[in-house]
Parts: sequence; C-alpha cells; structure tokens
Amino acid sequence: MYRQTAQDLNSAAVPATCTPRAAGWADNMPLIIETSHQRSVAYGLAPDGAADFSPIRADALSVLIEKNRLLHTHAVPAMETLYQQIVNTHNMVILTDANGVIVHSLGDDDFLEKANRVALQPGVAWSEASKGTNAIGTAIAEKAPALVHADQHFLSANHFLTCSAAPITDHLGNVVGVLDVSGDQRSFHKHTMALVRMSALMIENQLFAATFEDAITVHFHARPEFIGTLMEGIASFSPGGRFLSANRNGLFQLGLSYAALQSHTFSSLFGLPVSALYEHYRTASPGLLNLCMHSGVRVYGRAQLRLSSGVFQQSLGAAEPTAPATAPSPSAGSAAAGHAASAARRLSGLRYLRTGDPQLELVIDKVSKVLGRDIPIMIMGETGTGKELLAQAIHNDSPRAMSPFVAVNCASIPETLIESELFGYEDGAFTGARKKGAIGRILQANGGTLFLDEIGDMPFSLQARLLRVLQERMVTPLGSGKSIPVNVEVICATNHNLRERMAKGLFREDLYYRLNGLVVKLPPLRERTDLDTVVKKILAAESGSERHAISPELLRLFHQHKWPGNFRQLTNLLRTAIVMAGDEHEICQRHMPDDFLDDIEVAQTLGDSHSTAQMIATGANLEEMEQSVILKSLEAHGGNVSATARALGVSRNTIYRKVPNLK
Ligand SMILES: Nc1ncnc2c1ncn2[C@@H]1O[C@H](COP(=O)(O)OP(=O)(O)OP(=O)(O)O)[C@@H](O)[C@H]1O
Repeated sequence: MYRQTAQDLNSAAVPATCTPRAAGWADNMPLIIETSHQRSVAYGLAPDGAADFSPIRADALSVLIEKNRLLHTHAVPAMETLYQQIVNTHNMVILTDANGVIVHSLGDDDFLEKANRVALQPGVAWSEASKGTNAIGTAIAEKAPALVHADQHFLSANHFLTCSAAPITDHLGNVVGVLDVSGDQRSFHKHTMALVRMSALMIENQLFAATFEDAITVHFHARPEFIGTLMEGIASFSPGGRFLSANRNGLFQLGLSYAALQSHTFSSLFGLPVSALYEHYRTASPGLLNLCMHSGVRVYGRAQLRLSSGVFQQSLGAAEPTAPATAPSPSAGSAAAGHAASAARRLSGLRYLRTGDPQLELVIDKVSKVLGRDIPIMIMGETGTGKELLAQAIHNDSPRAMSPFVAVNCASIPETLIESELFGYEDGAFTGARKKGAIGRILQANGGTLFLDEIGDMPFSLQARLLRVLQERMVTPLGSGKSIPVNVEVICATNHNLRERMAKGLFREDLYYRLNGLVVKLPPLRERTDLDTVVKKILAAESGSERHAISPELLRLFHQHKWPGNFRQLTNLLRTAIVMAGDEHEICQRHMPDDFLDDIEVAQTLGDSHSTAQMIATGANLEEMEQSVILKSLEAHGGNVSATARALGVSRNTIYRKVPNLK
C-alpha cells in the first residue's frame, strides 16, 4: 500500500535534538502508517473512494475559530515564520483544531487542481475518520508527529500530497491542535518535518506561558546557552512553590510523567526552597541559578515571575549575559531553534506595524535610527493608537530583545502604591507590605526596557525620584538604605500635552527633558491613509482567514468615522461584525452594532451644517430645524421611531410630540 521509502523519508526529517521522542518516532513511522491504514478500513473508507473536501458551514467555522482563539492567536505568528521558510515551494501551512478541522491556512494553493483548491482551506476536516491515513489525522490518532507521503495516504485521491504534521499539546498533555505543512508530493523536502516540529514546540511554549501567566516559571537546561531557546525546559510553580506543570522539554529533562510530577514542589524537583529564588533575585544583576534536579543532574536556570496585578511582565534575572541571540550555537539543531524563537520575536517588531501610512512610516524610520542608542523615546498619541504596541515593537527590534519588557501604566496604579510598585520595598517597609519585600518594576526591567505609559499621570512627588534613578542608574527600594545599580532603556507614552502640564506646574521640566530624547507622535486612526489595509489585516487576524470583506458603503462610513477609541474600537467592532456576518462573505451596515450606527447618524446629522445654514438663511425657527433633524434621522433608520429616539438621545414620546404628523 505504501512505498518502501517511508522510513528514509521519516528518518531524514527528524532532528536528533528536537524533542524527547525524536528517534523512536521515526523508527516507528512505517508501523504507524500500517496501523493507520487498518483504522481507515475500520472507518469504512475505501482507497478509491472520493475525498470529500466540503468545508463545514461558515457559521460553524466562526464558532470553531472562536473556540480555538487562544491556539489561533499563538499559532499564527509561528505559522507565518514557518511559511517564510518554505515560501515558493508549493506548500501550505495549516493549523487544525483537536479534531483535525482546519482553522487557519496560509500559502500558495496553486499546486492543487482547481477542483481541490478548497481541500486545505479553513473548515475542511482531515481526521482519519473522514480522510483515512493522512498526516493531520494520523498525528492526532497517534499523539505524535506524522509524515505521510504520496501513496502512504489511504485515499488515492490524496496521493498527490506530501504532508508533515505535529500535534500541539497543552500543559496537561492533551492534543489541542495540529500544525501541518502540505504540498505537492514532488516538492517533498527532508527538513520540512523538523521545521514543523520546532514550530509546534514554539506554539506549545507560547500556550504554556499564556496558561501560567501568574506563576513562577523556571527556564532550565544543563547547558546555559540553551536557556531561552526551544531546547529549554520550562516548569511552572505556584508562588508557594507547588508544581503546576512543565513543557515538553521540561518533562523530558526532569524524566517524569505529568502524573508523577503532580506531587512535586520546587524544592523536591530542584533541591532549593522556593524562598531561595526570591532571595536570589533581590540583587540587581543576579546570575543564572545553579540547580540540582532530583535525579542528581545539575542544570542552570533563569526564573520568571508574572504577577496578575498588572499588565506588566516581570522577568527576573534576565540581565544574564547568556542571551541565546548572541551566544554561539553548539549544533545545527539548536541554531535552528534559536533562529525560530528569535524569528517569532521579530514578528512583533517594527516592520509588522508598517501598513503604508506615511505619518507612521516616518515614526518607524525615526525610532529605527535610535534603536540601542540609549536615547529615551517619548510616544505621543490618543488612546488606542498603539503606543504600547509600538513600544513593544521597539523593544523587540532592539539589542535588548532577550531581556524583559516591563510596562507600567502610571494612570492605573493608585498614587499611594506607585512608589512601592516602581521602586520596590524592603521587608516590612510599610503596613501591609509583603513579609519578604518586593522587587520594584524598575528592577524587574533591569537589562531591558521600562515602558512608562501615561507618564503625565506620574505623581509630582515621585517625578524627582524617577529622575534620580534615570540619571544615577541606581534604585533604592523603600525602607532600604542600599542602592542597587540598574540598567534600563526608557520609553514613555502620554496622551496629555506635557508642555501644558509643565506650565501648570504638574510635570517637572527636568524630567521632561530627561525623557524626551526622541519624541514621536502616532497618528489617530481618522488621519491614517492606510485604513483599508488596516481593516483587512485586522479582519484576517480576527477571522483566521480572508473570507470576510467590508462592503464599499461601510468602508466609506469607516473613512468618515472619527474613531475616538482608535485601534481598540476598530478591533472590537470588527470582531463583533465577523460573528454577526456568520457565513456571509460581505460585512455591511446591518452587521454593525447599534451604537456605532448611532454615532454615524449623529455625526451625519450634526455635520449637515450646509442644510442647517440654509434653513437659518431662509428664516426657519428652532422648532422647524428640530423637525428637520428628526425627519432625517427617521429616514436613516428606515422609519423606526425607537432607533431614532435612541440615536438622538430623546424619548419616543418626544419624537411623536415634535413631529405630530407621524401618528
Ligand atoms: N497597528 C495595529 N494593528 C492592529 N491592532 C492594533 C494596532 N495598534 C494597536 N492595536 C490594538 O489596539 C489596542 C490598543 O493598543 P495599545 O494598547 O498599544 O494602544 P495605546 O495607545 O497604548 O492605548 P492607551 O493609550 O489607551 O494605553 C490593542 O488591542 C492593540 O493590539
């Protein structure tokens, strides 16, 4: 049924160092194919049967994408990186859910015959039950990577394909999806499988990080240069040290199953009490942790702590000079892994913000020139214009990318807490302080970037302290006589006019001039000339495909709208519209929420100054003008009195009273 070359193909594709099961998996592949063919027969499929490529209904697909949003969000950047490496090879990169239904695909489908073009599109099922032996279905059935080439596919209709798939598992080891590269069988490349497996690992690590946002996370490996690469083990613990879970390579290094790990703690796994971790990171430049696993094997570690209280990410000990981006890579496998990880970081870099608006291009050109130059950047812009996104992109493209990016929103932290949040405090520095003290956010950013959002809201009394830190590069935690050296790049953002605040005595002039090395202003959405591209990009990102488009009329309204919430508002609006549109391709006005239509209506009514002026000129009184506004609004709402009343902010009775002949 299948070629003798199966073993060659699979062996060649396995990176020796990629995952724990590497060698065994390749050796077993012929057996896996054979077993899968037996399952296909048991499903009642016949090799010469027709392949059913019809996708599930569009509304069911929307629900499916929504259900898999976390997976989708974390997989898309890795898929794009993967695609960049195989572009022009007649292959597609595919993501499926746990049942093998495609939720996202990208690439050229020109290698498919016209009739089969839908085969690798979102909504098509590739489980073994529906397509027989195939890489996606077989990877799910075996919970292991699968390479299914040409006539290894059970259905003859699929013999033209070569497919490499790897399952994506969650922190409990459950398969939550599959990453696959499928292409014309003549385009088979022996490295594809390795790329797919590394990308799947990358996605798993991202999911893992998202699952344990509020945990202590330890990144470890026997070789320090592997920390920060795909090779590293990652284990998460509760603040008290209870083991929560580990990633695939973490489990492998610890040599334990999920079940066995449940009874462990940080100290039983690594031979140190968890309090030693806190102590270790109380110094400004903590080195790597030296840990001894319960097996006796010594490993190096770097701990990361994310707290739920804020939007920031705390990464402890990241000033360590073993950043894999610069460390020599000892093997091809680790080089590829490091490359894949850094490629993922670059995906959220500056070039992904370029969508054609000249004002924004200028901003990006300017900030690109000061990357790594220790010049503070100040980003101005209305709410939701993407100030934090830009700051993160600057960090990701800077030489500090491997170190922490810590965002502090000065407006959202109560004034009484901001001092301790920023500077940290010693044991019992004030009533309510944690017993062990806390490292402040400035120190958390050590080696990396400190993003001070809404800097205009920084209490005046703290501005002098912040200035001292920036000038002297030393932090003194509350209640401590000791100053700790700190090295951070500062980016700040504001939507206040800081000059006005300075004039009112609310913002210190010396701090202002210390922070405004390069000032850039992000344009509001209403001024951007790339709105069409931006809308397309957000639609594709939100729906997981390019199946939705905005009607020309609605796009015209988008161009007229003021977008007070900028990107935040546009993204939310499109997310809702996609759900409203269901299986309709074109998103139009009726898919818009009422408040958006009301805003448009009010703007149009108020903006109709020409006709108002005309009415004044012809001597119309206030009552007549009111009537005219109401009639226009009624027309826009198809005669619906309730909707008109809502749009104009009056009661239905008022409408009837002001336009008596409506009754
Ligand atoms: N260019 C963009 N493309 C797509 N989405 C974007 C873009 N810029 C910003 N967003 C999204 O808009 C939302 C707001 O972005 P961000 O927090 O960076 O704005 P901000 O200017 O810092 O807002 P605020 O001043 O309210 O803190 C986020 O969800 C972000 O992902």
